[in-house]
Amino acid sequence: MNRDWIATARTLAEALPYLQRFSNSLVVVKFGGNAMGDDDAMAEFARDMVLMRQVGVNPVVVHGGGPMINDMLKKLGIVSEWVRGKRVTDKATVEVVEMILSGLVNKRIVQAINDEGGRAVGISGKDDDLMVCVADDPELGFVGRPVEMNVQVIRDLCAAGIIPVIAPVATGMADNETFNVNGDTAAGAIAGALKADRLLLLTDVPGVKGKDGEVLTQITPEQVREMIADGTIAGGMIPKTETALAALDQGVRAVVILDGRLPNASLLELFTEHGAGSIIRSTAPRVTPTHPDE
Ligand SMILES: Nc1ncnc2c1ncn2[C@@H]1O[C@H](COP(=O)(O)OP(=O)(O)O)[C@@H](O)[C@H]1O
Ligand SMILES: CC(=O)N[C@@H](CCC(=O)OP(=O)(O)O)C(=O)O
Repeated sequence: MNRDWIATARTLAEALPYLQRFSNSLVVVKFGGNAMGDDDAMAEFARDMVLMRQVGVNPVVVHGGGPMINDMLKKLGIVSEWVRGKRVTDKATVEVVEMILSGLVNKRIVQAINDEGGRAVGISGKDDDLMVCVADDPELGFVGRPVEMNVQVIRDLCAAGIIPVIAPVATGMADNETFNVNGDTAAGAIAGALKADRLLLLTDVPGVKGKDGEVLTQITPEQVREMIADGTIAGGMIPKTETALAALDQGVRAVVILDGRLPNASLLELFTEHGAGSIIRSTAPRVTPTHPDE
């Protein structure tokens, strides 16, 4: 018999403890614009989500789309500035952000999941008032900081066997306000409100790198704070790791920062002994082990 098939069967058998561990769990997956890649990579991501759902995990997808927003702004001749990893967003920009995230990117992911035999429904933070925001910082314009989360709609979709796909665009406290929310911030707020078992942040680096450029497989919140303070964590990794810490504070069990360009990145993390990327969790002992090496 072809040895590959034997290996495939063994891989499935070895996944049993992980499948059992994550059965009925809720996993929020942040799919960053840089991790999205071409149609084949998108189809592969979609297959991973459908497989997770098939084995009893409830995946909740929160996506970004920064590069796609950049492309459209460029076509329209609108120039963006960035402050501490967030896009300064004026009225014209927030309209483009909503069109690209809630329209183009959201529906591309929904379509990809449906094409793989799953059931996906795309919403934004506006739907059912999922994510209500205030202005994050006057300097940033219409950039939102989530202050009120109404996650029942996500629970309802999951209970119906549907994979929610969420664009990080939100409503404000006043009528007709629209806010652009950083994708990582939105994913963290949603995972926190759901007290998710895992928050996976799929990006375009293999994980959080230490001083010598090595990928750190396990990090504590204390280490993250030290690495931000001494500049080892910089740029876009700052909002990402700060989001991770906030999500842990709200009761998310562990946050993993991993390379979304890696084939089957989410499956590798959840269902194999190897895991993937950098896992951030507190050092406090847990009652029930939830990670391969716990
Ligand atoms: N210590 C670090 N480890 C890994 N990446 C880091 C670190 N410090 C800064 N970075 C930068 O953070 C980037 C990831 O953030 P970002 O580009 O915002 O991701 P995304 O677009 O997927 O949300 C990496 O590409 C890398 O350049
Ligand atoms: C406030 C802010 O910066 N919003 C982001 C929203 C999209 C995003 O976060 O996309 P990635 O995950 O692909 O980076 C933006 O305008 O680009």
